[in-house]
Amino acid sequence: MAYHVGSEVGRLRQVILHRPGDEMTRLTPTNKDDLLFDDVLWLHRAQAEHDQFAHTLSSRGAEVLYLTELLTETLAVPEARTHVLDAVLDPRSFGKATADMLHAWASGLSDADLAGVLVAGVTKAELLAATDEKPSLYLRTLAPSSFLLPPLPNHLFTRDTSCWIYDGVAINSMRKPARMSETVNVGAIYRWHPRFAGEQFPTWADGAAEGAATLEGGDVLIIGNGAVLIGLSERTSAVGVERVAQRLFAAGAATSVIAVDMPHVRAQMHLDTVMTMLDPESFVRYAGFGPRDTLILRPGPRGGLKVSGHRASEFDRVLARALGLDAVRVLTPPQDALTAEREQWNDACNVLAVAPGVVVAYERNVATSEFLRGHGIEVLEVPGGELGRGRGGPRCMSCPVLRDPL
Ligand SMILES: NC(=[NH2+])NCCC[C@H](N)C(=O)O
Repeated sequence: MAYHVGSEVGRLRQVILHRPGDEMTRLTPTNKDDLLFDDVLWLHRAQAEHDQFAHTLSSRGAEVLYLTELLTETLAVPEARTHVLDAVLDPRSFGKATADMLHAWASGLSDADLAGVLVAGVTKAELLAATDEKPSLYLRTLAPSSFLLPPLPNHLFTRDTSCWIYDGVAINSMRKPARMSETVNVGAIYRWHPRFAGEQFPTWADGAAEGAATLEGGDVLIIGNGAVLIGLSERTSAVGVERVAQRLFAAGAATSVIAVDMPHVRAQMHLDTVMTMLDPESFVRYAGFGPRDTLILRPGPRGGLKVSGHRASEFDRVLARALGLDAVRVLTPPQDALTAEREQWNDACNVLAVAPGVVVAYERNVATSEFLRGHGIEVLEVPGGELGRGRGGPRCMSCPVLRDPL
């Protein structure tokens, strides 16, 4: 089966999700900010909410693939296991003595247990309880609850670490240290999991930390017609956009990349926190985001890039032209500024289309959903009281790998 995501709205057929697990029980008031969460969450309820989200997608015809299962099956491949352990147990982080000890312990774990550790992390106390070896000098200096491997609670947001763009995947270089190790897990899945290893597909980014070149999937909208819209945000850099554009153009996979200037603020960390697509010509957009300046990249001479700048006032025309339409429909709920800001914070604009005109949204964003329904959009509601504490909605929590063509 070939993987392909040619739009934001074609019927969703296959999607990678991550059901929250033990990594969430690592969040504390002290570490939550570094881990990019705004609160600690109640795991049991978060799982129930997530199960409802997954059920909503599968009831509409999407096959749900779980990251933990994919990772477990990937670790059964000896080469993958070695690669992942070498990447995360780098002696430069702990010194050789501790790295050797971690290595000896991790190598004895089952695939499922190792997958669990790679996502939930491990503390000094847990390591010492599981081995007879004497602690290294480094270990002796740490508090029992110090993380040797950090937890990765943001795996919940499978959208960001990798994203399919037309017939290839970008395995992303993440901007924030708290998310960088996610790329090791996800990169291994695409390289070694039997589901992907047998397939030929290009990679638009291959996960290596590449200095200034960062890209996160929440910034990438596959708007269709050979165009890709990418937020120049707190997370995605101009160099990251150039790199992905270069590769897309070289492969003939896209004909234009539109970079959108974004404010660098947490509430709008990715483009999909302020606008997402509803059908082939409609977007929902946050009132406080408004039209923005854009820079359009097109293939240039000798494999280079041509860049043209467009003022904010042309934003909607730029989108329409890229899509080959006379106009796009932008739905911005008429709300007072306070309601708009509160709903945006809780991901009102972060909807996930399961088919053209059918989107999944958090139930709490009553005003936005009412407004979308009034414009003929079918809104499938899911609870998000706990899930939303990580600042991500249905689109952030999904990595589509296959959508039907429009
Ligand atoms: N596509 C998105 N908007 N993802 C939201 C990611 C939220 C996550 N806590 C982070 O800060 O990275």
